[in-house]
Formats: sequence, structure tokens, C-alpha cells
Amino acid sequence: MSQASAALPIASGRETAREVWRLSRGHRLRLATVGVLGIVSTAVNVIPPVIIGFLVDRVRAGTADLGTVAMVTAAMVGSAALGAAGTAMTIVLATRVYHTILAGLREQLVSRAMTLPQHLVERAGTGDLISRTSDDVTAVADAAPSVIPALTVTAFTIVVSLGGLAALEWPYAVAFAVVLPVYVLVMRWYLRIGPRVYGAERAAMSARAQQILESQRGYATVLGLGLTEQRHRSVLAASWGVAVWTLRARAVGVMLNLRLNFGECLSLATVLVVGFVLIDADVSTVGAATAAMLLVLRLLGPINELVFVVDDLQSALASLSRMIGVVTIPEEAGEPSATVDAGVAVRLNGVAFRYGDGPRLFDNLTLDIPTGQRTAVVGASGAGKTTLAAVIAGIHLPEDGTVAQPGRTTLITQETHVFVGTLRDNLTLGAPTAGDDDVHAALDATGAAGLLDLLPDGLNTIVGTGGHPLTDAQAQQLALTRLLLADPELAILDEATAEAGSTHAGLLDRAADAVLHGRTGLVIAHRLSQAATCDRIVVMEQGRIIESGTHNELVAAGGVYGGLWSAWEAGRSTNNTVIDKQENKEF
Ligand SMILES: Nc1ncnc2c1ncn2[C@@H]1O[C@H](COP(=O)(O)OP(=O)(O)OP(=O)(O)O)[C@@H](O)[C@H]1O
Repeated sequence: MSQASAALPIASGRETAREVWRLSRGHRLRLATVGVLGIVSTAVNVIPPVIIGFLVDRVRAGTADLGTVAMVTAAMVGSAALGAAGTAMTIVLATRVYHTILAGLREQLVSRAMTLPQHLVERAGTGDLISRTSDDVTAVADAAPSVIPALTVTAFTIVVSLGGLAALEWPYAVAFAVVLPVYVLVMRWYLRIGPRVYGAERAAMSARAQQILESQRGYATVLGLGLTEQRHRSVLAASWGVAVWTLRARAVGVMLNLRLNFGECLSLATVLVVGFVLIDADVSTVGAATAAMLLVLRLLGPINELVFVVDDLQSALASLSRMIGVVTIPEEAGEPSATVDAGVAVRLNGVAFRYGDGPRLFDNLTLDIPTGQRTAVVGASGAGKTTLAAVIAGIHLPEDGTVAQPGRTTLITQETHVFVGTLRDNLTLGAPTAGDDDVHAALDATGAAGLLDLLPDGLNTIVGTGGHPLTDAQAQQLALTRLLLADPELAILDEATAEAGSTHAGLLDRAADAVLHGRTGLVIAHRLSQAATCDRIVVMEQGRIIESGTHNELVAAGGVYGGLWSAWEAGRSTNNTVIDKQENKEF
């Protein structure tokens, strides 16, 4: 598998073929039927030229009567009808089979995309992944129904027509066969240039998608820093890249047409000259020469189509190998594994981590999180708390060292996604077998049962984009209840109750309390009061753990945490509002 720069991998031709063969399992009988139908309908299409040649000779000999014309007409109409029906059936069946196979591939692509290590996606850029799951899927879907039947029909038309020419007089077949290398040269030229140009066109589309996505995601930052013009220029440059490569791709298409026209001219002229010589030498009849010319004319269409299908095929193959490149990304070594030590739920041993090519954020980080306990992580903004949570959850892979954690781990961040569907579906995502009684019990436990009274259809209310709107606090309650139902061994709450505002902070704190009850918890604490209720506190500074212990131990030690706690207590004795602000400022 080749990996160009930071982009996601692209499958080689062999890997693509192997994966397509694997995907075709269960559809091979129907694929064979497509092939047979294509062959039969093509063979039928060869009848009209031969029968016209027969008619020409009968007319020249003066032996054609009304019966001959009626017989020729009936044969032509019959073969045309049979050919058309066969071709239509081939295309319908082929379209069904290919779309079924493609649907399977698309499912695998989406499920692999959802489980890809985040560092891979970040390094490649989200645009690359989105382009592969949208543009590339469309390219393959658009090409498949035309490419495969055309390939089958064209290949067989060439074989049958060459046989037909040889049956008329072998020099006709030789005359055409000597021109075939011209088409081979045209195709070789095209295969050399085409993939590069089409690959570059697709890469330019990925780059454009990336620029647009970044501008949208960071819209607030762009506005805040006055970067609108700069972003506009970046999107413009990426769009221009697409325009340039699209133009080059179309130019390649035009040059291909010119070469094909030359091939047509050459093959018709060759067969015409051979026909003239054969008739002159009394070896062939005018009818046979007519049939030969008609057969060659019939062949030119499919041959051109083959070259044009190669065009689509190249484009589709480029997309297919990009899709399969994602599907076949192997599970990475270094992904978190289940811990074995009794009493330790999570063990980080000598962990090193950096974002992209940046400096090391963690270097030789070591940490044990005891089973069944609640550990808080505190530290100034940028200390590495969120990154630590993501490394433990397995979202980021360490560059060095090991992470051992329980198999069932759930991470909740401030950004809670509400999926389109019923509230019940959203709550039972991690526990598909949970019944309504379980759901109600979980809602009671997290104090979210009141939410049902606010929704028009209770658990059946459609939420998510376009559905009943939920406030941030409600979405967070939903996420906490979902976690309770999923019942993981390790729950990581990354500031999951931080942004709710003072009205809902207490409510969400109680929900978080219910969720963490009886399991190992890691709380990235925004508020010092939240950390103080945990069994153990870990203090981080610039990617290092500088203190760790119980609240009382750390206060008694009088270190960084002790200082912060004293400041917090001093603030509490003067003004509660100030305390909250002070806490948020500190962390
Ligand atoms: N995706 C990323 N790419 C590059 N650098 C990042 C990325 N995410 C975080 N960082 C950097 O890593 C460092 C640690 O960030 P992290 O978010 O883990 O800190 P934090 O303690 O959780 O901060 P906060 O409390 O503000 O959320 C910071 O310097 C941050 O700029």
C-alpha cells in the first residue's frame, strides 16, 4: 500500500483487485449471468452486416425477389429486437449487481472511517476522508453500470467480428487486425497520461474540500482574527487548482478523440483497399466486401467505446483504490489494550505524544488510575488534560510507550452529538438491548426524567438535525444518560458539565455523579470544587504530571494545588460569583 506524504493510503492495483474479488463473494453467479447475456446479445448484433452483404450479392446476381427482401428484413428486425432486449437485460442486471457490491464497499468504508485513529485523519486532513466517502463513491457509482457491460460487449464484439471477417475472406480479418495495434498504442498513451491527470484532479478536489471545511469550522476564529480575505484566497487557490486539473483532464479527452479518429480512418481505408483488390482478383464478391465494411464500421463504435470506457474506468479505478485504501487500513499496533493488574484500571507507561510534527507534548508520561476510583485531572489551559483523556480513550495513539485500559471505555466531551432519530435511539446507542424500563431508570438516575415532559412524543420524539431542538444542557444530560446505559468499565468526562452555566451546573454535576457511581472515572475538571470531590487528583503542567494525591494530601503539601485551593477558599469567603469566575480563570 503506497502512502503519499500525509494523505490517507491508496490501495495498489493488486490490493484493489483482491478486495474487489472478496467483495464479489455471494454475487458471482449473477455476475456470470451478466457475462453470458452480454455475449449472446453481442453475437446477435453481428447478423445484420452479414445479411446485408448476402442481399447485395443477390441483387447484383438478379436473384433477389420480394421473398429475399422480406427474409432479410425479418432477420434484421429479429436480431435488432433480440440484441436490444439482451443488452437492456444485461445493463439492468449489471447495474443491480454492481450497486449491491458498491453498497457493501461503502458500508465498510464508512465503518472504517468512523474507527480510524484520529491522528491518521488529522494528518491527512478531514477533507481527504470526506472526499473519499463522497466524490470517490459517486465516481465509482456513476462509472460501474456503464463500464462493466461495455467492457463485456466490446470485447466479445471484437472477437465475433474478427471471426466474421475471416469467414468472409481471411484478408479482411488480417487487414483489420494490422490496424488494431494503432488502437493499442492509443490506449497505452491514454493509460500513461490518464491516471496521473485524473488522480491529480481528485487530489485537487480533496484539497478544495479541506480548505472549505477548515474555513467553515473555524468561522468564528476567521472572523475574530480578520482572516476572511486570507481564507477567501486559500479557497480561491484550491478552486483554481481544481479548474486547472479539470481542464487538463478534458484536454486529454480531446487529444484522445483525435487519435481515435485517425484509427477509424486508417481501418476503414485498409479494409476498403483490401476489398477493392479482392474483388478485382475475383476472390471476393461485392456483397462480401460490403459485409466486411459494415462489420468494421460496427466494430469502430465498440472500440471507441472501449477507449472511452477506459477513460471512465481509469477515473473509477483511481477512486476505487482511494476507497479501498481506507477500508484496508490495518488496526494499528499501540492501540490501547486491556489491563491485567488487579486494582489498576488504566496504566500509562512511558507515554510520548505529539500532534503532527509539533513538539512533544508528553514525554515519558506514567500514570496509574485505580479501579473503581474517581480521578480528577486539573491544570491550566493547554496543560494537556484533553489530550491525556484522548490518549487514554484511544483516540490518539502514543508515539512511544503503552496505554493499558479496560475494553469498554466511554469518553464524553463538551461537544455532544445528537443523532437524527428518536430520543430512545439516541439513548440506547451504546446499549441496543436496553428496554424502556432501563431507559426510564437511567433517566431517573441522571435526573433527566423531566426532559420527557418537555418533549412532544416522549422517548419517541425525533431529535437531532431537523428534529426537536435540545439545549446544550439537555444534550449533555442525554450523553450522560447514554453513558449510564452503555455501562462502560471506564468513564471519562472531559469537562462534560463545564459549559452549562450556573443554572444547570448543579443538575449536570448530579448526573455526572450518578454516571460515575460504582465505576472507574476520569474527570477532566473545569471547576476546583468538582475536583475536590474526587478520590484522587492529578495536577498537570505543560504535559507533565507535577502533583498527584488526595485532595487533603495535596492541600497539606502546600504545592500548586494547595495554592489554588487557598485562593479558591479566600474567594469563597468574600463572593461566590467571584469564586466561579476565578476557578474558570485558573483552569
Ligand atoms: N489537534 C491539535 N493539533 C495540534 N495541537 C493541539 C491540538 N489539540 C491541542 N493541541 C495543543 O496541545 C496542547 C495541550 O492541549 P489540550 O487541549 O490537551 O490542553 P487542555 O489542558 O485540555 O486545555 P483546555 O483546558 O484549554 O482545554 C496545547 O498547546 C494545544 O494547543
